[in-house]
Amino acid sequence: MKTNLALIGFMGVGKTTIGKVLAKKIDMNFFDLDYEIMKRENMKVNEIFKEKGEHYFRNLEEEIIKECETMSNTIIATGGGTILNKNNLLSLRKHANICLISTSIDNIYKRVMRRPNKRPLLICKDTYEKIKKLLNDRKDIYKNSCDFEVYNKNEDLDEITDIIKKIYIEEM
Ligand SMILES: Nc1ncnc2c1ncn2[C@@H]1O[C@H](COP(=O)(O)OP(=O)(O)O)[C@@H](O)[C@H]1O
Ligand SMILES: O=C(O)C1=C[C@@H](OP(=O)(O)O)[C@@H](O)[C@H](O)C1
Ligand SMILES: [Mg+2]
Repeated sequence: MKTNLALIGFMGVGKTTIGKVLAKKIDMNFFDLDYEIMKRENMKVNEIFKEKGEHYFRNLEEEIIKECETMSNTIIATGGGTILNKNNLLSLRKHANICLISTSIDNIYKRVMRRPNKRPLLICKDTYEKIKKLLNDRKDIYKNSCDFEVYNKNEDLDEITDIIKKIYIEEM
């Protein structure tokens, strides 16, 4: 039986923020992949990319995703690139229902620009265009990887977590 819930989706859609609130609401543990990587390396994600390279980061990501197979009753907030690696998706599928969080490009842009140096893949001259391109490359993979999708359009975290809770508890 699948006892975990994995949150997937593009950078800035709200996986980390929603995961934390939802876990409290439905009495589950919360595990954030990026946070775990930062803790282990004692470095921020952008520092790891810069000093050790994306390949190093992706290897760590895969290693930790494997470790998640022993978890239960946990909401796992993935990074936006996690499930692009087929091994990661197959691993998550063994023990977690998968919820895709999506929102508009404008919302993503607004949200990631609150912390413009946090996401190494979006540090460039034209972040809006980069989001558009990456999202276009990835959108089908996200859609094909999830059990259900929710749209995080507004500012009300209580509302969006209620929506996920309802689908997760009643339909999964
Ligand atoms: N429903 C929402 N309304 C307003 N801001 C939100 C909402 N969901 C997320 N955010 C904000 O968007 C930013 C990115 O959210 P985050 O949880 O880090 O996204 P992700 O983990 O998917 O990259 C944060 O500043 C967060 O507070
Ligand atoms: O989409 C991606 O490839 C990435 C998303 C980030 O996580 P968030 O989706 O939580 O921003 C983080 O893992 C890293 O910057 C790479
Ligand atoms: Mg996150």
